Amino acid sequence: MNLVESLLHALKDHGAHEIFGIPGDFALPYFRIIEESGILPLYTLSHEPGVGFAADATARIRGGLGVAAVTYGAGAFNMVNAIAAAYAEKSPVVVLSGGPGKGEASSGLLLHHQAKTLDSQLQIFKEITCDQVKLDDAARAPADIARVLANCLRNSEPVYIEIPRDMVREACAPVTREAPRALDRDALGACVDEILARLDVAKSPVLMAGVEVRRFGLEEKVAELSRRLGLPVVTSFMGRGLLTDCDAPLVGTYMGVAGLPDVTQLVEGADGLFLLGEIISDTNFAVSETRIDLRKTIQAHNGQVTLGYHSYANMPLAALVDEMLARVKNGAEKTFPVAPHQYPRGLVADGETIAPTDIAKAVNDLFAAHGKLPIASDIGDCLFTAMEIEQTALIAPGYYATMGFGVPAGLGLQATSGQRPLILVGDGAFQMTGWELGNCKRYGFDPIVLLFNNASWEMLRTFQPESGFNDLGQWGYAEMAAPLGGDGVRVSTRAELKAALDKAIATRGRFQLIEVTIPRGVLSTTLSRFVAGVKRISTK
Ligand SMILES: Cc1ncc(Cc2csc(CCOP(=O)(O)OP(=O)(O)O)c2C)c(N)n1
Ligand SMILES: [Mg+2]
Repeated sequence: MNLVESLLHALKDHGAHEIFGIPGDFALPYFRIIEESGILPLYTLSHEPGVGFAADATARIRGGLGVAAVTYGAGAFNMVNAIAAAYAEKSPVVVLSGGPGKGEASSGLLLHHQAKTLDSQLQIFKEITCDQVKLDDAARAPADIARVLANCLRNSEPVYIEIPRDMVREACAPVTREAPRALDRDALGACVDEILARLDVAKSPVLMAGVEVRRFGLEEKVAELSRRLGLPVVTSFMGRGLLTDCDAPLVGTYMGVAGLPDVTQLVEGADGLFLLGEIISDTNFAVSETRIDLRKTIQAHNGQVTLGYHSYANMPLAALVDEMLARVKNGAEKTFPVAPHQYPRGLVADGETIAPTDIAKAVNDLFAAHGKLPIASDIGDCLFTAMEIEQTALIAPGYYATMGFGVPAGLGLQATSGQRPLILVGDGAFQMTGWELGNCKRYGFDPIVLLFNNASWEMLRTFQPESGFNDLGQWGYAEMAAPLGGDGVRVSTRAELKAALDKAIATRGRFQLIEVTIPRGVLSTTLSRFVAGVKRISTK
């Protein structure tokens, strides 16, 4: 077996299902082995940001590893933002990059694609990955690969593997998975006892499930734990879509001043807020109506548990949840009012113009009639609108908040799960990576794309209305669809929107682009509340 085959088998063994990539001359040798070996399917896209977002999406929606394969220099540097997003949002993406061989590295010439030094790329990726290796020694390679992939899964963070192009066919032993790390069972027991004791005395405890619950495959167990403890469950903005298909007492999404008042009250009034796998970020907590005293919360994330002013280190989330389930056998006497939220339905299909909340109603009506679709959303008002759509699997950069995620993430979602996605994207973000839809035809992907066209960077305009540079003009997105291999339609009334969705859901095999014209300054209910809330808080 050669070095790349050994690496590909290891990737598959650690939970990779496919590779997204764009080659270059430093990468052609290892791409050739990917294609010849067929160990993992290869999907090429058109721009490396899309490669990174698609690979990230596969890890988010299915678990396991996402794999993004690029060439050295121009390719890898082009993908830095997407990998930074994966790092910030705890997504286990493996970056594979071709690299210069030993001979050329010592030629004394500056190499094409070289930035500062030949190691600049490795140094830059050290900032957005949890482990890295350059495979320049075939004898060491199996152990190095085992360590890097184990860290990728253990931390649920990206890792970087550079493959010198003169090493790809070197004979290499198979990779043996690293043994799981030992746990301090006494510390784990003490930690769980302390958590349970705090929850037991709390009059209004609440469990907030964060993205790590999905990343470590714990949604069913956390749903069971919440039922046994009798805890109402909420998710953060970033955690929207978690526990959707589990039997959990899911109250809704906490968004502080921008969210549903009953959910906000439940969370901010809790005297035992249990943050399980949650990222303590501004998008999740900075819009609190009343400041949440994080010192009074129980925080379990990044492999440690913090209660008040002390922490337990080396507390993997999976081990913590298992130990809690082992100690909490039966359902609690406590019952909590879990009022399921009624999401807007019943779009009036008339000649009125379309507001984002009308889109949510139309989607909820579609889900009621045809079943739910998983959603890949970009950021912008489309993501705030998603908060008004029925709970369904949702992937979106809700914390790192990069544009460009939506369309490639939808392609990654369909590639790895086989499910048809609903993609929500604003016109600004579509201008960045919407072009990737041109790859659907080759792979048989047929997402339904709702393009929120307000001809504006509207999120920015809400905070700085006086700036003219937020105007984007009309590009004619609907007309672009057919040459790209899909069907496109522009809708400006609610009746046209309903008809377009009915046609899209009935059409398979081609992507369906619905360009929704939204009048200038018309925001979703959620974004309007967010903007008003942020302005109110900032003037306190
Ligand atoms: C890669 C990147 N570059 C710039 C920015 C900064 C930004 C945040 S929101 C926004 C406007 C989004 O416009 P869009 O039309 O997509 O959506 P909407 O506001 O609903 O009209 C920008 C430019 C971010 N977040 N990511
Ligand atoms: Mg816009």
